[in-house]
Amino acid sequence: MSKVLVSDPIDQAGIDILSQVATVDVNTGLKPAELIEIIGQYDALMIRSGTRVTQEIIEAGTQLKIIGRAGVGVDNVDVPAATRRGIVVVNSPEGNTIAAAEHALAMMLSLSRHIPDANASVKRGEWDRKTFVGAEVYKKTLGVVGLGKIGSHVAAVAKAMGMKLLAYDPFISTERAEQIGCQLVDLDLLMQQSDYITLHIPKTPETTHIINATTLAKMKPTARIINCARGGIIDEAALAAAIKEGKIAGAALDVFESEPLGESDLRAIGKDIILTPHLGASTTEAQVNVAIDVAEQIRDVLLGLPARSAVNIPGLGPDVLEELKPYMQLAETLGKLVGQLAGGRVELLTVRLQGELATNKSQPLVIASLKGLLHQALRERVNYVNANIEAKERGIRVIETRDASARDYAGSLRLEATGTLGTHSVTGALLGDKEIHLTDVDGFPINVPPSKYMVFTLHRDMPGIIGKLGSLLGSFNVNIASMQVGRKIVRGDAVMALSIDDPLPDGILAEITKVPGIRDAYTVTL
Ligand SMILES: NC(=O)c1ccc[n+]([C@@H]2O[C@H](COP(=O)([O-])OP(=O)(O)OC[C@H]3O[C@@H](n4cnc5c(N)ncnc54)[C@H](O)[C@@H]3O)[C@@H](O)[C@H]2O)c1
Ligand SMILES: O=C(O)CC[C@@H](O)C(=O)O
Repeated sequence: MSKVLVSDPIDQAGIDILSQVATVDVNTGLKPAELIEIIGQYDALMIRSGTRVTQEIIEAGTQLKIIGRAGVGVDNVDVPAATRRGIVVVNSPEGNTIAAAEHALAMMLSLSRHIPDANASVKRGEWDRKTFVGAEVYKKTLGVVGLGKIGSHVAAVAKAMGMKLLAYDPFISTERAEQIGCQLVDLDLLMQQSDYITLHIPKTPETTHIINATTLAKMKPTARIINCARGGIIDEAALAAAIKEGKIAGAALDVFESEPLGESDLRAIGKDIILTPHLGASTTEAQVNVAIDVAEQIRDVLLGLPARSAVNIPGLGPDVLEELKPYMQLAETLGKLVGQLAGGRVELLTVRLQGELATNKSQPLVIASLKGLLHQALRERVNYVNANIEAKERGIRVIETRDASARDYAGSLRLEATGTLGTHSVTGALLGDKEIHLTDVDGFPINVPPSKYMVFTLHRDMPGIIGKLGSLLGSFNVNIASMQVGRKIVRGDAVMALSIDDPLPDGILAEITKVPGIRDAYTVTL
């Protein structure tokens, strides 16, 4: 049975799902060294934001197949290191959207009305109504930085509260922003004109300290800023200084450059700052959503099924993947075949989607072709996650082409590999939507289902050659299961495809090429 380690607190609903297929160990609060020591026994790791999955941990996780992040941000996982090792990383892109958006809105209102400090003063026995005079958000301008899932929900609710909306997001269209009721502007204008600014962007090299002393200086002295996205997007030292110097009116932060928040100037600021300990996703509903979402994906991957929200393999819905699966098997088989025909080091792979297939997404088929192509060199180490990276690291260039006019089969796939030993091509199609057939090898039409062990020859089409090859193989006790010749003209060049029952014993390939008329011979294992 598989083993799953849950290293941060997750809802029981997730544990119940994992327990259907695996032994589940819940072991939270581990130090990095402790995690490194035990991770080698586990097939899957499920985390929230508390566990930092470094390259060292990934390398120690020799059995790991999947890392599941019960939440959105995967910035606590070294995704490139996982990808190189062929480990799927999945998250829950939507499970806590509403929770995080509502936390940002709660922060905005709490900040405007000084609710945390007013509450604390009443609890201390005071009745101070002067200190806590607030401001209304109605008719004020909210600047939303990042108009994705959370930013859009915040915008929709703020609009209903009568706020005017500006948004900065270089990756969305003006039309999309207008649909949500936002005017798309550049960051400078948003900083200058907003009364409230709320951040909903991922932490990337581009967004790290995107809010700094310079951008803060553009804000109105009455404006407030809210960060429920990621620590490090705001330069905390510059923010503390801006509030203390009265350059801005206040801030509310749920996330910090370093968590848990240690020594910080932010703590010393009174009622103009609200700090919460990364609570954006901490609602009962969100925790059930993300736990189920991620546990289901871990269960599926451990059962050999695709994950629906993998961050390091093509994002295809389960229905699309289901439809493409037979073609992915075709692509992988053709990749294995063309790689072995090409031999040596392949430098260029051309993937051509033909007929009906030409309208399909090519990326999964390219990845499956590369997985097949690299199988000879990497065996089980190559998978859908790392095939692209492994190919890039080996300097294999990939060209994708489409030919919707190809009509021989409803849909077919042609792979051409060029390497240090020459160029070879293979084409295949699905018969009856499922059965893989090779339909062309090196430009010669054939129609054979691939088998585990095969021999291909390039020869001159002439009387007696098939018999001679048959006797030669027979003399070495090789049993031929099927044989077919593909030729373009009678007595011209031809290709022979033989399925054999066992691997071709060593040394026989050289004997085959000695048969008069046979120019080249290849043995492949699929
Ligand atoms: N506090 C919490 O507990 C909590 C909970 C959930 C999510 N989050 C965080 O909230 C953030 C947003 O999550 P989401 O689900 O809305 O993500 P999302 O991917 O749906 O939206 C992110 C948006 O940011 C935009 N963006 C990316 N780079 C940008 C840049 N340089 N400048 C401006 N915009 C940029 C993208 O175009 C996208 O529209 C993430 O950082 C996530 O980790 C925090
Ligand atoms: O695990 C958490 O509670 C935080 C999750 C949140 O930061 C996320 O990115 O989804």
